[in-house]
Amino acid sequence: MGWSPERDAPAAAVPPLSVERVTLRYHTDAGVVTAVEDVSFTIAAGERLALLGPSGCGKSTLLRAVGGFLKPSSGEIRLRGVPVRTPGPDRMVVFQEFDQLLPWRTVAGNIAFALRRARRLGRAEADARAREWAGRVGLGAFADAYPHTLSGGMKQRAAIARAFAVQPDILLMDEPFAALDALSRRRMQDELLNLCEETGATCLFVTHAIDEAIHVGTRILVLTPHPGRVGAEYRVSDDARERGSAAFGALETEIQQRIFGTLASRPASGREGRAAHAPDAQVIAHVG
Ligand SMILES: Nc1ncnc2c1ncn2[C@@H]1O[C@H](COP(=O)(O)OP(=O)(O)OP(=O)(O)O)[C@@H](O)[C@H]1O
Repeated sequence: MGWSPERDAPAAAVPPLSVERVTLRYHTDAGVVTAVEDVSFTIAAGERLALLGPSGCGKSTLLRAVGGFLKPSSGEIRLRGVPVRTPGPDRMVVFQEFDQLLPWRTVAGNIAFALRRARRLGRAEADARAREWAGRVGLGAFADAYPHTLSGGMKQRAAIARAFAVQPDILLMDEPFAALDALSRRRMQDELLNLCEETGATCLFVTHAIDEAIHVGTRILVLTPHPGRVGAEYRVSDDARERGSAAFGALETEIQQRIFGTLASRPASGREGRAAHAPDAQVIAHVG
């Protein structure tokens, strides 16, 4: 038998996620809507790819397709080399909406339920791990609370704990903090970053906020306006991840310019007048 690159490649060389020339269309009564066109990217183990772009460019559609909720019109999405056909516990999704927990189960009950189904754990072990994860996201005292008694931020914490607890191949996050107030949002971004760094999780993170993409992502893929195509890709250095740093501001400006085509004035940040092109933005590709 001859050597086959796919069969004989070491497992580590197969990326957790590859999106290959994917086009996604909706068929509606009014006609066909092309949401995403000919998009390709891969995510390596431990990477956090932020999908960034204006409203309607197809970020959520792409995330839903990776989740297995939507079939590509053309192209292929592979998880560890295997084509995605259906949703599965190897991809845990955190949505923007606050109603994603099972309302009839407590915080620990929600996490334990996912663990029992996805990891086939017994009741006692699932419950112990669920309580541990509730504690890790600051909900230790609320492990026995029902979702309707929690704030929006607490519900998102519980959903994040549930997703991490299952240890999926990839975490899919669709603007999980978009409905939070600015302070909670910032705190949750920091907490998510810490969890990702502690666990080495691989993430695909959808956002329309440039600062969030830079703070949370290790790479950023900027999609063009409708239909979404890859417009540019950036690698985020550790320096740039630090809010308020020169590298952060430079990358933010670079991406703003890329998206809006002009420098936005930022009187509140005190960063106006910064160089138009960021020397340390580590641009991987400018397309189009
Ligand atoms: N169920 C659907 N049926 C028909 N068209 C849809 C459907 N969902 C999304 N679309 C269309 O697909 C395109 C991409 O939508 P999508 O929600 O993926 O964009 P997005 O970048 O996530 O936007 P936002 O940042 O506002 O959430 C839009 O033109 C939208 O109108």
